This record gives sequence, structure tokens and C-alpha cells, in this order.
Amino acid sequence: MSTGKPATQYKAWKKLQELHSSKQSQLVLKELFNSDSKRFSTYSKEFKASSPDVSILLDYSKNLIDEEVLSTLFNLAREASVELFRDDMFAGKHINTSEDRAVLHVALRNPPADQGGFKINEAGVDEVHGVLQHIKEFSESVRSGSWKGYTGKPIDTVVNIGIGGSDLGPVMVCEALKHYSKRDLKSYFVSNIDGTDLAEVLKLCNTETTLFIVASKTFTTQETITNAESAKAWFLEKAKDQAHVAKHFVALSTNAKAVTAFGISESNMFAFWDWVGGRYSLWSAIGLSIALSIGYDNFQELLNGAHELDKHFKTAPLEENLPVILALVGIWYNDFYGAQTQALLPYDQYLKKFADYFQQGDMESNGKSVTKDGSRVDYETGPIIWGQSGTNGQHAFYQLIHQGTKLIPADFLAPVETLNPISGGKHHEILLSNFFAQPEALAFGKTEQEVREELGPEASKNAALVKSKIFEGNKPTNSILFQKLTPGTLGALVALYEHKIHVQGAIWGINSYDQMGVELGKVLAKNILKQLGNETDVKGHDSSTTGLIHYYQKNRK
Ligand SMILES: O=P(O)(O)OC[C@H]1O[C@H](O)[C@@H](O)[C@@H](O)[C@@H]1O
Repeated sequence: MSTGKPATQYKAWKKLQELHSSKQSQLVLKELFNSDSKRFSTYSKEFKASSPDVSILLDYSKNLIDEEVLSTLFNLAREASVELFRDDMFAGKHINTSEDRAVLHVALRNPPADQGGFKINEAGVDEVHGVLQHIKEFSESVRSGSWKGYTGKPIDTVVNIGIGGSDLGPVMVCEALKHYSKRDLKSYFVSNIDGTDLAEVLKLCNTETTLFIVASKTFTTQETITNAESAKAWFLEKAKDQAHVAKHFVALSTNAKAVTAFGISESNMFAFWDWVGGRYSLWSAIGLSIALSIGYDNFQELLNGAHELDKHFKTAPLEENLPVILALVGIWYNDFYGAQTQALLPYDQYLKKFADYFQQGDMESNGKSVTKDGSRVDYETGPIIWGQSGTNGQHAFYQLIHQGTKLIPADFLAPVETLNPISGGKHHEILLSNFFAQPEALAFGKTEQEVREELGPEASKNAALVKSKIFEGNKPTNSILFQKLTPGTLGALVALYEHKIHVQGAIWGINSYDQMGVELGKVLAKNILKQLGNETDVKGHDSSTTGLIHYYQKNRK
């Protein structure tokens, strides 16, 4: 089990603080590369899955690290019992201590034990393959057209209604694997309680040919249940008969009672279990919209790719372990350099939702300030995750990364092969040129002398211009090159970052698997909702909140 100890108590933590103060001036990328011609081969590792098209190269050589820093970071991981905590997760121990739950998204992509899967003892784990079979049969019947709507027509539109983990995973994966999707089966996602979200999607739907998936682990989330009720009302306005609901509404949930109370029969429910965290649930029944879009075999490939990365995480020595390396390098900046954020910059248009997805994955997991043993941390925990696809980001916010005052560690991701080699592959070559150029420029910058040479005689006339064109460099990045965006590769990439989050949480001693901060919001909004009817009901707030509610009450039509 994770020690739950404050991280500052580890010897390696103190050593890292010392190294940071004593070595910072020596950790200059230009010099580190000049003095070591093998730096790339020393600090890059390749993950290869058994499937030939799934491989990931992690180059972490452009980080402000040397052997001493890195070995101390690995010592930190050992002192924090990262290996034990990892094994506890795979064994089904209740590492989500506040909710007394196992954390077993790895079980969702685990093949049966006789086919090389991990042995995991936890109630529900032996039901995983039965639910996958249900997903397979159902998705195949919808995709083939044998599942018919209430007027006998096949389904041509799928609307997933869910929020948070019951939305972001399917949204990200359906976008990322659009290349493999069935184009005549449209997918929409409704998440926001803002009626606009549902209303705009319903304008695109036909009651006779639309399937609604109500995705909610708890089946109590206000946004999802309200959206689902409104979608059902819209459907019944046309379909009239309650019995038709069974052909157009299915549920993905752990809460069978609430699902039947909503009017969806258990035979139309795809189950999962309390040991699947919302932000780790795309591998579970929550992935039904993915299987519908890309087909069950591709969905299975996604699971297989994640499982391959799970095996790597479980068995590779820490020094060779990609999620561990990413986690430790991240901690170096987050806790010793004072970096506040981490950018995710995929040079692959299909991955444009990758950073959005890991905003929840990382920030809901590691946005905590109390350790498992209840102490307030006196160090930084989870970073702010942000980013967008390259090269769009270059024309938006890279200026600040290159020349601003903040240190922004960034991960660059790109495929070796594109799925769309248009114009003879020209686009992809340009894209990759940018992918190679940006980390290089960030690391090595541009000196005053280089700027002067570039400007020529103009330089001596305009000192301010010279200064404005200098790039200090020494900005750290990881570069991740994968072969091609297949379902298996995507599965492995997502699992890579999931396990990175796990390792960081273990070192910080926090519970990465609860989300008490989000729960509070749900309660607060429900209390105010009851008071919105009458001015006299508005009680118990500060003058600002009361004033705002009164203003709304006076002005609403
Ligand atoms: O699937 P549900 O139960 O509707 O929860 C949706 C989301 O609610 C909250 O925001 C959190 O608990 C998230 O982790 C969760 O993903």
C-alpha cells in the first residue's frame, strides 16, 4: 500500500532539494548535449507491444536532468514504495482508501487468466468478459441494422448522454479513432445541463432512428438524469408508447435500481462496478458508444493495447518503465522547479481532445492537498494540465512557452505514419518538421550572437530588437513518437498517462482515486435550485451570492 506519508519525509526528496539548488546552473541542455554524444540513446526508451503496429518511443533527453538527478528520482520512487503500490492496485487491494474500494481499470482490459491475464480477486472481475460479450452483440446488431427502432427502421444516430468520466473518454476516443468509424452511424455527445447542448443535438435526430445511451456510473448525476429525462420526453412526444423506450434507450451504470426506476429495463443495461473510477471508465460499459462507432473488434484492440502497456508497467524495472519515467520527470519540475502546469501537445489532429481528457484524468486524480494519512501537504501535488493539437497551438500560445516568464514542461506526441497521407505525404512532413523543430528550439533557444548575425547591421542600431529576438532556451520537453494512431496504440498511450498519474499520486502520498472536491459542487447547486423560485426563500448566503440570485429573479422573464 502507498505509504501515505508526506513526500518531504523521504531522504531522496531532501536530496533532490539539495541537487536543485546546487546543480541548477549546470543543468543546461545545450551543455548537457555538447558534453555527451550519447544523450539521446541514454535517455530514450521504446515500448513495443506484441502487435507490430503498436510501439511508442519516449525521448526524455531534453529534460533538465543528469544521472545523479535521475537516480535520486528513482530512489524517491523506491522509498515511496511505488512498486508495492502498483502491485497492490493490480492485486485488487483497496487502494482507494477514503471510499474503501479497489482500483481496477486494469481488470477491464485484462484477458482471461488462461490467456495470459493477471490474476485479480475482486467481486465483479469475473463478470468483465460477460459484459464485453453483451457490448459485442449489441454493437454488432446496431451496426448491422438488425436492431430496429419502434417503426422498424435501423439506427443511424447514437447520442451518448453523460458527463465527466461518462463523457470525456468516449468523446476523446471517438474523435481519436474517427478514421475507423462507421460513417453512416452518427455519434453525438450531450453532457452540459445547459439546455442548448441537448436541444442542438435533438435538432439533428430522428426519433425513429436514434439510440440514446444514458451513461452514468451512479445514475444520480443531475445533469445526466435531467438530460436523459428530457430526451425521453422528446422521444415519447412522437413515439407515444412507453414500450418503445426499450428500443431507443440503454443505460451504462453500476446502479441497476436507479436504471429501472428511470424506465430502462435491466436487459438494456450494461453493468460495471464500483472499482471502476469515472475517469478510468472508457474501457468499461462506458465505452459502448466507442464500440458502436468503431466496431467491437477495434474496441477490443483498444483494450489490448492498454493491456500491453499494463504489462509493461507491471513488469519493467523502474529505470525502463515509461509511466514511471514520465511521472518522475514531472515531479522534478512540479516540486523542485516550481512549474505549475504541464502541457500536452499532440501533433495529430485526431488527438485534439487528448489534453481535455487528461484534464479530468490528471486534475481530478491528483488535485488533492491531504495525504492518505490526513496530513496537509506542504509541497505541490497535481499540475494544471492543458494543451491542444499542434500546429494550432504554435499560432496561439507557444509564444509564452518560448519567451514568457513561466516554466512550462511540455509533452510532444506524434505518429511516424499518418492515416491521411494527402498530397503525397507533404502535410505530414510539414507537421513532423514542426514536431521536431519546436522541442529543439525550446531546448537550445537562440543566443544574442545568433540574433546579431541574423540581423546584420540592423543589430547595432536597435538593441531592443536584438533582446526581443533572443530565446533563452533550456525549456524541458518529452517527445513521444508512436508508429501510427491505431486503436491499440491509443489504448497504450492512454494507459501510459493513467499509470503516470498513479505513480505521481503514490509519491505525493495522496488518494488519486476519490473526487471529494467535485461532490461538493453537486450538493451546493441542489440547495440553491430549491431557493430560485421565490426571493424570500433565498437564505444562508453571502451578500454577493444573494445579490446575484435576486438580480436573476427580478430580471427573468
Ligand atoms: O458517471 P457519473 O456517476 O454520472 O459521474 C460523472 C462524473 O461526476 C463527477 O463529476 C465526478 O464524480 C466524476 O468523476 C464523474 O465522472
